[in-house]
Amino acid sequence: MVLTVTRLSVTRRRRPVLHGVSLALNPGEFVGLIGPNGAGKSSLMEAALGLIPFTGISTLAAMPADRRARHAAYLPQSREIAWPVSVADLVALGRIPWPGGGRSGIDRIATDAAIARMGLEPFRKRTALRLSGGEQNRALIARALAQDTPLLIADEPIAGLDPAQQLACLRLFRELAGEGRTVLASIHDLGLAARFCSRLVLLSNGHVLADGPPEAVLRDDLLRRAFNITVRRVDTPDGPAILPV
Ligand SMILES: Nc1ncnc2c1ncn2[C@@H]1O[C@H](COP(=O)(O)OP(=O)(O)OP(=O)(O)O)[C@@H](O)[C@H]1O
Repeated sequence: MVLTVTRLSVTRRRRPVLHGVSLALNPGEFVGLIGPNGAGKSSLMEAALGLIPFTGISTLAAMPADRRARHAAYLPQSREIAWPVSVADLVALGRIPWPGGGRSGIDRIATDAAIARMGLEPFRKRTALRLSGGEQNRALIARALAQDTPLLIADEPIAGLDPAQQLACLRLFRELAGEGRTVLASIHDLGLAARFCSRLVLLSNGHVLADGPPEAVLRDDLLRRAFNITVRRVDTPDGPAILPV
């Protein structure tokens, strides 16, 4: 298992927001975490990473910090870039957990590969703060790729990306899973989640309502219960389009 969380519970401001969630992620899975606003998706990811207090067990949070940083990369929901560093330096920060700390030959190769994979070569020298929001997002994904971890945890990675970039990002995550890595990403677009993820976990009010292949999770009754929506499905050659109505 790449990550196992067992009976994970989180309380925020004295309000329980996650209630005993258990989940095991395998190598090669692209798991989409879906659920309404406030369902607890970010809280689950943050607790699994050991970034916020929780009760229960997370195999990741239990690791010493240096091992954890070589096991899981994290793309947080707030895409803050704190300093005016170049894109190349920002991406190289992903190498800090590794022995060269960003300066070895291997670090440079990994950094260059991540920059190329995210199509950021034209921006290498540009101050990351002077990129558009979507470009900054891609630079932060590149930093996570440079970290070269078996697990990538991404909180709403396609938020704010244009349609082509959304597809590119999800294709990349599917490729990473194809290479044997594991990706856990929260996604609001149910159609894209259905098309690209190998498994979906539906969270509602801090509980796992469904966990399995997309077609088993995106059932009408479950979507009505979780989101209070009815959906219309259109099968396309690229997979289902799911339209909330
Ligand atoms: N820093 C915080 N302090 C207090 N309460 C918080 C904090 N962050 C989130 N919460 C609360 O915890 C609950 C779960 O929030 P969380 O961000 O995990 O949901 P989410 O499913 O990721 O939502 P979204 O889709 O809107 O990003 C919400 O009720 C939210 O108000």
